Amino acid sequence: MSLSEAIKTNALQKRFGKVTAVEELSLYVKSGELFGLVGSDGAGKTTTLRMLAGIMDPTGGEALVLGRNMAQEAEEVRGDIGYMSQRFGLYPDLTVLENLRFYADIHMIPAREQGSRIDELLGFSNLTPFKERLAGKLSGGMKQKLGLACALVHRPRVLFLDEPTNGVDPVSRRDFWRILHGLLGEGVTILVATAYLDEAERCHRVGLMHRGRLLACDTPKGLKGLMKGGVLEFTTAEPRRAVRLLSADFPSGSVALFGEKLHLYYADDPEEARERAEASLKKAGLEAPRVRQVEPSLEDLFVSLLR
Ligand SMILES: Nc1ncnc2c1ncn2[C@@H]1O[C@H](COP(=O)(O)OP(=O)(O)OP(=O)(O)O)[C@@H](O)[C@H]1O
Repeated sequence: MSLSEAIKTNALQKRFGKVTAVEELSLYVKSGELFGLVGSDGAGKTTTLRMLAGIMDPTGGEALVLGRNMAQEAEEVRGDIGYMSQRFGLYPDLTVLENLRFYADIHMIPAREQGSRIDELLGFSNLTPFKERLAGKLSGGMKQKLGLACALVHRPRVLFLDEPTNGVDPVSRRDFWRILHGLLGEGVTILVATAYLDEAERCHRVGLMHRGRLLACDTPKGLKGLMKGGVLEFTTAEPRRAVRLLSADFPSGSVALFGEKLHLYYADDPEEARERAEASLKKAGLEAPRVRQVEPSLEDLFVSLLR
């Protein structure tokens, strides 16, 4: 493992009886990098993070953090790792400040250092005005920021975040990502699991996971370059009906709904795809759609890879 690789997995595997949660997973995260592990529910992200954080042993392969094999040497690097799990343990009947002090005590931060560290964490997470509020009375976005602040109390060099913005409103999500980018300035290496592909776009590199395996891994730009053909976006008055109609005429997985817009993935000839789609909609009596060629997003790539 090169020193510049803060995190590395080699053919990592986890089986629970007959269920394979993670299979042949090999990836690396460079020191100071923000890496997104993306996949839908059940893809194996949480299991991967647990093995990397040293709280679950693999059934095969290895998980290395700062050069240490987490199945055998987790204690050597425990103090360098921050881990925010999906149900991060905040105490709802303690205040924001008390939660931070609690985690500072667990990590044995000396009392004389706690004050300044906690002030710093309250400051960058914008929680200073709420420090006396009970954690249970915080908004969803604030709870997640407090969870992050608690995971950072001991100044970890490597941070694992498991779907930290799940169910959080878009403004708070943006705020949370602003904080993550700020941490990069301090040299922290971050591996974040997320089901949101727009968040993955903010990462330096992204691994797309599906059914325990890594389908692809690259920069967001590099990943989009993997897409064969391109994307036509259709705006119609009846998008759901249009999807049903086109799904019958085009290969499986070529059509997807993005909000109220329909995306059609073509392999080589956009004009042919467009004409065929328009004819099919017209035949069913749908008014003519507005069609434009769009740059593929990571979501487009993911949908088309799963095809
Ligand atoms: N302790 C366990 N015992 C049995 N099966 C498990 C266990 N933990 C996870 N699994 C299974 O392993 C697979 C991967 O789960 P995992 O939680 O790692 O996925 P995920 O990508 O994090 O999804 P989610 O966002 O839903 O947590 C799933 O099929 C899950 O049911």
